[in-house]
Amino acid sequence: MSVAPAGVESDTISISQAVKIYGGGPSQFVALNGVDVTIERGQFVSIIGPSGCGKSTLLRLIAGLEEPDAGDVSVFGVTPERACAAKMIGLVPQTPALLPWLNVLKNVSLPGKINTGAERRRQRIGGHQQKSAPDMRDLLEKAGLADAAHKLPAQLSGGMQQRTAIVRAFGMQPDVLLMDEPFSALDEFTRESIQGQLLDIWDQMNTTVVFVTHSVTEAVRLSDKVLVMSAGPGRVTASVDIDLPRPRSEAMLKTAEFHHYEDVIRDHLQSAWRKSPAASAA
Ligand SMILES: Nc1ncnc2c1ncn2[C@@H]1O[C@H](COP(=O)(O)OP(=O)(O)OP(=O)(O)O)[C@@H](O)[C@H]1O
Repeated sequence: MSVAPAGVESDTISISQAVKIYGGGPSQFVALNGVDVTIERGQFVSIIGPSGCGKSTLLRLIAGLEEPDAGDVSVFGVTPERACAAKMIGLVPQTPALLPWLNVLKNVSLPGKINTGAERRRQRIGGHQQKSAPDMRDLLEKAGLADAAHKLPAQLSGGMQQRTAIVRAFGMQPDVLLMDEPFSALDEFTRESIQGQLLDIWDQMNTTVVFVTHSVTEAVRLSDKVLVMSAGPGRVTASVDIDLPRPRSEAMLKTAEFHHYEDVIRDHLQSAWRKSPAASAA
């Protein structure tokens, strides 16, 4: 795998000609083929595409949870495995996975307290800038959780639990945060409000975010760039830069410029869907 030598700064996550194959023999399944992606440091990038096109697989390659069968993956100049060991990579899953016996403030503060060795490992990697620990109470306030700091997870709604998980992930100050459909279980209004809070925190923390979603509106509102994938095998078929001003309020969702970007992504999605095995079966 060709990555930048130790000590050499790279300001991109780069995936080059990645192939991922599951299984072998007649049941072999090519999940990704020839995937090229470049994500600049600090960008908010969403991945959207039909079910089964390989969005989560792509996230797992960046996270170092899977290795590509061919091609290269580099996270700011190092392998995903090294980035993972140095705690450069954070993950927000679909379900929040909070510790039920700890209150909200303790849930979000704990990882920073037990991962003290990670900062030393990060410093050994070129280009990593030392950051001072964020004020977790301030992040909780930005997420609308100031009054919930002393509540246990069981006393929170699903949306509040997911916001807690997001604060916890940003609080660990990863170089890149991978978010796999974190709002899929939430109703539309809760979702819109959490998107705004996520953007406020992202704006403060300057974290690179790679965000998987099925929602066109969500992708347009959050992102600097939207990658559209198609299935059979999974590949990136379009990359759309979202040139809308920030901050992106809920009022912006009703503007003509916003609808224009939604239409562009929907057109790409439709052509991606027509190329997918699901379309041939329909
Ligand atoms: N461990 C595995 N073994 C075999 N096949 C797998 C494995 N993981 C994923 N796949 C297959 O690879 C393809 C891509 O899966 P992936 O979960 O990445 O898709 P996705 O785009 O995230 O789907 P969804 O939108 O439904 O969550 C799917 O067809 C899936 O069945």
